[in-house]
Amino acid sequence: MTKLPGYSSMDLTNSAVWFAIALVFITAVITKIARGRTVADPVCNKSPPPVVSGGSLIWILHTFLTKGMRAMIHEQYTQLGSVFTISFFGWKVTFLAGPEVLGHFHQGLESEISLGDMLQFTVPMFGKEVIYGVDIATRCEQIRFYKNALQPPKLRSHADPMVQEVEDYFSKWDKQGTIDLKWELAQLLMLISSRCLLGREVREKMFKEVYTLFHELSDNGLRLTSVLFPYAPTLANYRRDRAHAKLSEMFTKIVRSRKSSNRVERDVLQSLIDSKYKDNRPTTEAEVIGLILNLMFAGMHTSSAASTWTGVCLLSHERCLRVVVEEQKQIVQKYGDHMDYNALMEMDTLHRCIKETLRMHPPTPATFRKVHKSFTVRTREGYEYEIPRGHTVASPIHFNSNIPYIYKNPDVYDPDRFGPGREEDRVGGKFSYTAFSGGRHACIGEAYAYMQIKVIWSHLLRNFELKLVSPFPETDRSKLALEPKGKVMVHYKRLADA
Ligand code: HEM
Repeated sequence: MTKLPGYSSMDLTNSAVWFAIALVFITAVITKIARGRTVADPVCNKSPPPVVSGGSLIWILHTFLTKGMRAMIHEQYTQLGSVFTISFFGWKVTFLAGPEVLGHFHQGLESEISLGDMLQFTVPMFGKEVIYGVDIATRCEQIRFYKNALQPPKLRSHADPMVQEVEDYFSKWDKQGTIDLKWELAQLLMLISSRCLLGREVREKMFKEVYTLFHELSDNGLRLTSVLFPYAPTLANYRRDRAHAKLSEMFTKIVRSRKSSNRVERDVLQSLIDSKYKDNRPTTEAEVIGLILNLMFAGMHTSSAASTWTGVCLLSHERCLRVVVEEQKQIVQKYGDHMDYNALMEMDTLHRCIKETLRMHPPTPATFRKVHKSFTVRTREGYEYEIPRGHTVASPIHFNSNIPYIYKNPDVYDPDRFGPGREEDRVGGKFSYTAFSGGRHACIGEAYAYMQIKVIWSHLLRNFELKLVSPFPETDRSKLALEPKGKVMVHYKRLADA
């Protein structure tokens, strides 16, 4: 063997052995990584959904702008089936139409499918200490604080303050008159939430100031420029930040005053002050403030749209109105005139009317997620599609709530479809009814929302004769929560014995 200068044959043999060992080791590591990658994100072996792009986009956009999302999805669904992708300048949105294809959307792990950075624009609105400003684990704990604050035992304590606010509000109405229902209910809901969510201090001393600032925060924070460029030096961002700073200052004083005087209230603000993370760390002032503002934001526009639509639907369907008024008479016979939590829970007919209203007029027309790991969906017809990582996926709530193989005559207002013996949403399977979404991100305020709409409508139905005087409204699609367009004029007359 030829010796290389400076090396013995032993050196060479050793080097060769070490080289071989290293080679085997590196190969093993690379193979493992490659296998790991394959497991984490399998190579696509099913076809991706059909894609709409190019010239068709102009037609889609036209339908969307003139007829709304439901009509737009319906057209594509008829041509392409229940799963299809709209590709727009490289942005791919895959629509999942029908409960059969929504399982992973609602139940997938946050690491595989989540809201991603879609709501990052809310960080300067509510602060970097909460929800989309924090990591997933902290966010989950903060969502738990919300759940605790709005769960049935706590919900029970909100019934009385809600009833009081509603009674006070309508006691100021004349014997008869004509009002804009949308405006009236929006005012009333602000009063209810200031009392039940924000607390006595705001309700009694700073209601107007807080709401003016809250509107400034949300109106400016939701401008298209602020959503796209949340940190750009624009006037809207400046106003948003100024409103946030003033609200923070006001709520800091409230939180400190409660803590220093050991005063304990029964509102949601108190519940957030008292919340603790798993490691026993209490919530900070900034967290409490961010969480209460975020909650107000989640509940305000949706509740306002839902309660107005409920009125519009009831007042436009004579038979339903009669049945629901009859239910109120029976409840009064059992509980007397003062509605408490138990009485509200017994209003099944009213509950179904609200549910049917939200099926036909969901305030949130669609929900979206970002796909972090490819997944497969199987349609009702048996086609399988691989939804690639990187796609945005959408659950078109408004379309899904009107599918004729789940809801018989979907365009007919028929609250009995949710009644015993029919229960169309249950028969249709999980995720047939998603006005409040479902699975991991199901609305936390659902029970609270039903309760406040019942308190309002139970009072109106028991005390007034009401007539919708403006035509059945169109949907205002320019708003964050889909609400009736324009004024909703209602004539009221106080009942003789009210
Ligand atoms: C009729 C009224 C309401 C409707 C239709 C509604 C609808 C929804 C929907 C569809 C979502 C899910 C969004 C998604 O999946 O991306 C949601 C989430 C949420 N809602 Fe509501 N909502 C209503 C009232 C309320 C109220 C009154 C509150 C609070 C008091 C509230 C608090 C929340 C919160 C905190 C979330 C986020 C849940 C999470 O990310 O895990 N909502 N709501």
